[in-house]
Amino acid sequence: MADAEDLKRRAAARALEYVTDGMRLGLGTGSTAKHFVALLAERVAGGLKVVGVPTSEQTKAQALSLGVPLATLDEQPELDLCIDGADEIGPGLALIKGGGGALLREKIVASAAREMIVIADETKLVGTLGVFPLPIEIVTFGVVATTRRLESAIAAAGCAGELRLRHTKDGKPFVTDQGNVIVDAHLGQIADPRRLARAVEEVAGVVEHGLFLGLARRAVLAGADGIRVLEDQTAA
Ligand SMILES: O=C(CO)[C@H](O)[C@H](O)COP(=O)(O)O
Repeated sequence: MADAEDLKRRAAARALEYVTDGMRLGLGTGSTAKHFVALLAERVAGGLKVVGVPTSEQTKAQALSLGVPLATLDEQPELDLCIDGADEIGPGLALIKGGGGALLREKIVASAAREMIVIADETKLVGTLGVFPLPIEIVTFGVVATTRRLESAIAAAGCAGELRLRHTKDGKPFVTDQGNVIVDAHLGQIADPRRLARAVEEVAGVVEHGLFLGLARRAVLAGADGIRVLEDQTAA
């Protein structure tokens, strides 16, 4: 039976079929996106011409080490395709992202792309979002006050749960590539993702959240029985 890494690699390999010569690509972050970048590098070594815009310092380092040509988003503000992983994939290809802490750059890069394809093993597909804690990136000024305001806003949006500041393994607050911190909202379920997104966005101090709504057009999901491609034509 295929293990999880093998499934992620298969999803990444299938998504590579959407990549054509000359494309400007958003390169996601995380273990599934890492497989995609490694496979893309093989194609680049074979002559494929693309330019990638990485969504994190981690992905940038990997792509550079493998010889994938890179640009900044300022150099390439319009992208053809963004390929990234997700923590949960819900109805309408609504996503929770940010488990790897890169949600802010991931959302900016995905928004700059004409199309986003999400790649994952099929365990990421859920009926209702929210078992995976929702990452919310906030500025370092006033973390306690912002977290309290977030708790109230989240409750008013019909969700309940605990908010926890994310820490690294050595006990320090996790700091994002943009110098912010992340609060993970352990909600269990998110009945109305749009309502929650609006409520979170209204809190001062919030930079971005991990709900990606209306962004992904396709999900390439790998499971024991093969690959499934889900499509949502309403995505931007
Ligand atoms: O949003 C992300 C990083 O911020 C990742 O795409 C998400 O956490 C999925 O990661 P993985 O492919 O390792 O399961």
